[in-house]
Amino acid sequence: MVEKKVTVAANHVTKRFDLAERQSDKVKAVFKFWGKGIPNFWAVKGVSFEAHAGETIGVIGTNGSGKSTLLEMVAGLTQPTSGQMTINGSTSIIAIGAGMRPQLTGRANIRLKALMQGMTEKEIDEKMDDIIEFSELGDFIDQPVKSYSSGMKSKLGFAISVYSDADIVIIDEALSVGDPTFTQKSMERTKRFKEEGKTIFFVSHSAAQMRQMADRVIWMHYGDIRMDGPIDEVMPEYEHFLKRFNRFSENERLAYQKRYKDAQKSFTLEHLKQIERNRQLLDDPTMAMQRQKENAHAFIEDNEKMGWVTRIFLVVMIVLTVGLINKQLLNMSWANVMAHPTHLVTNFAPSKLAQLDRRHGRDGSARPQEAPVYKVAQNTYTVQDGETLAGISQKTNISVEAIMQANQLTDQVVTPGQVLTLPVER
Ligand SMILES: Nc1ncnc2c1ncn2[C@@H]1O[C@H](COP(=O)(O)OP(=O)(O)OP(=O)(O)O)[C@@H](O)[C@H]1O
Repeated sequence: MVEKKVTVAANHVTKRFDLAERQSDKVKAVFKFWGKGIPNFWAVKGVSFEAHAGETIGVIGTNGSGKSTLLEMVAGLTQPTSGQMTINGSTSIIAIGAGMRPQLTGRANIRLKALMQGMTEKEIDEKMDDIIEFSELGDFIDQPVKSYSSGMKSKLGFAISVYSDADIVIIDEALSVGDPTFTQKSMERTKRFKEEGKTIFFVSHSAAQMRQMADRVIWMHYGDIRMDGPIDEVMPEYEHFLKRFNRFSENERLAYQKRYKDAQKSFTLEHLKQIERNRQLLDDPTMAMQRQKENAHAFIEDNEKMGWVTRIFLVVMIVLTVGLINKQLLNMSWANVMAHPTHLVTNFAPSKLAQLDRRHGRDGSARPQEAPVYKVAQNTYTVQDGETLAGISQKTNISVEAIMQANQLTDQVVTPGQVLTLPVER
């Protein structure tokens, strides 16, 4: 198989923004001893990938995950803070209003942007009518761009890019604002770019558009590449994540975002070196995709509520444990447990323990006896074959008088199967 030409190579690319609100903060930061320095925010935290001619790469991720920042570096609009972004070819970025001069007319913007993308005046004159026709802006083409809706700006940007013949085309959410007919026309045109061997980066929050356009997907997550692979592998993982993420309560979502944003603030290039050292140690190309999937799951599981299966399992374990402890405390035989399983719960032993605890000091010594007062509790006891009231009294540590009082017995005769109410000392 012929290897396709590498058009974009990102090697540990980072982008840091400083969050200084005032100019004076920046001046202070020059003299570090004066303040804490400028707070940093790492919108991109050391990403690496290669893009090839003829590839359409979808870039997905929640708001603020770093898609636009990354693609602005691909387009050459901004430079990485560290790492290398190698671009082999001319680029054209279509984002809503990107690179437009609002006070100039649509026509003047076409000329300006086309010149910036390397077209000659003659080429621009030849293509001007086609660009205007593609943009569907009609007479509005001679109005200032500041009067355009976002859909109109997107149409203009798309039309310029269609005719700019760049090798690398970046479409950053530009198709999310146009009307459906224009969007479909633009998507058809973009597919033709692909056949012409261009590299296309495509950002969209629409899964349907992504499936129609992209064959490979990069999932950005708070400045990192969470997954990079065939659309059939990455999209289901991303959608699975979104489903869980959207089920978070408002507080859970805020806490989740804060955790990742804090990591973006405290990130350093030393972290990146350490991560890279670890990655090299673990590197095994055949396992790479599997590991990405595991990471994606681990991070989701880590942040979601406990699963239902786990919850049910825990509840069953707790009930069993309490039941078994209770069985021991109540001296119930297994036959008795099988015959009256509910007694494990209804004859709840802690009340009995409390009773024992009150009768004896903490060291086990007998307390001076006070006149006992009994209250009737819900605890019951089923008389077994051959048992006497005295035996039951001994077994339950409740006096014969108290049991008789609670059950309004006139004598001490009990019969097997008789259910006795067990009083608890107050
Ligand atoms: N100039 C800047 N100064 C400070 N922070 C910035 C700057 N530009 C972007 N950011 C921050 O970098 C992060 C990434 O922003 P970016 O626009 O790349 O995200 P995105 O994935 O494209 O989001 P969206 O889907 O909302 O367009 C965000 O948290 C954003 O607030």
